[in-house]
Amino acid sequence: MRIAVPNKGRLHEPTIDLLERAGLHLENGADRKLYADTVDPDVSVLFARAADIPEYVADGAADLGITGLDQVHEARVDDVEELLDLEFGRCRLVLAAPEDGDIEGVADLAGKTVATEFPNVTADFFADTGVSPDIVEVTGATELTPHVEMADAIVDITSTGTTLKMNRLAVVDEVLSSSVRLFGRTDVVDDPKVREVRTALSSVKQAEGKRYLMMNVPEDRLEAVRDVIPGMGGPTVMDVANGGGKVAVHAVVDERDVFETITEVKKAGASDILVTEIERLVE
Ligand SMILES: Nc1ncnc2c1ncn2[C@@H]1O[C@H](COP(=O)(O)OP(=O)(O)OP(=O)(O)O)[C@@H](O)[C@H]1O
Ligand SMILES: O=P(O)(O)OC[C@H]1O[C@H](OP(=O)(O)OP(=O)(O)O)[C@H](O)[C@@H]1O
Ligand SMILES: [Mg+2]
Repeated sequence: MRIAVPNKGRLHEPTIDLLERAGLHLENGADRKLYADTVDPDVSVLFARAADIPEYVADGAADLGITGLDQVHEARVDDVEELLDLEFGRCRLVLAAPEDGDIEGVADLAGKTVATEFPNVTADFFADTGVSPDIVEVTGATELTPHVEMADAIVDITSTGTTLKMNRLAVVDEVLSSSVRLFGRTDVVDDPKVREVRTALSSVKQAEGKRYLMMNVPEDRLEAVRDVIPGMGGPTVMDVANGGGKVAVHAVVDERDVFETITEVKKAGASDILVTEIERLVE
């Protein structure tokens, strides 16, 4: 089973990092190579440009792909299915025009020109509006085109908004909200290995923002402690060898609740409280 992942650009590192955290450690040095093996002899990795990954999956060069939803839409591939939102590479594809110009809505683009690296997504967007401007494909620096009279507006990626602002462009409309997805060819999505990979990646996402709390609690304070522990399916309670009337209580808690929970369980009688990170969480 082969997974296509971005070979460079901003999605490369977080994707490799996610695979590693999911236990799919890459072997035999990934640098400048097209393929890498993983610790799982049945799983290999193919490095490709973020924009080419959907096509690689659809064509069968890889079974699974990891890339932005914007790229999946742009590639217009059939027979691929989204398996997981990996929640990084968050950005928006927006229609933007010069701040001080007269384009204030989609209707103002009738008979005008729109420059973009995403001609298919842009065409699909306008098809739904009944307005059909000329679409000019560029391969970068899209934000420049309205200032050199190549285009009246652009469809481009924005996240912090800095690039648009720097180029005196304002958002006219949102075209697509994107983040990185795991997707697979429809004919392999039920394959046990594919499910295994999906579960491994999902377990990393599940663990993000969660902490593992361990503490000792006098048996007669157990109910009071139980009452103040929020989160997943209640705490696990274990006997402590020679515990002198104490039990060990373990619980998974949202990171943002940890501070308050520690205060509360201490008040309720807990001691020896440990907080650790969780690598993976398989539900
Ligand atoms: N500013 C951004 N913030 C968040 N995500 C982004 C941003 N720019 C791009 N992305 C996401 O990353 C994907 C790939 O973009 P990136 O710029 O890394 O690749 P590239 O343009 O192919 O590479 P390069 O810019 O190095 O040639 C995009 O399709 C989008 O999903
Ligand atoms: O809203 P912002 O945070 O400013 O991000 C938006 C910019 O990020 C991307 O460019 P990138 O840095 O990938 O450069 P590229 O054009 O070379 O791909 C995108 O094409 C925008 O230009
Ligand atoms: Mg880029």
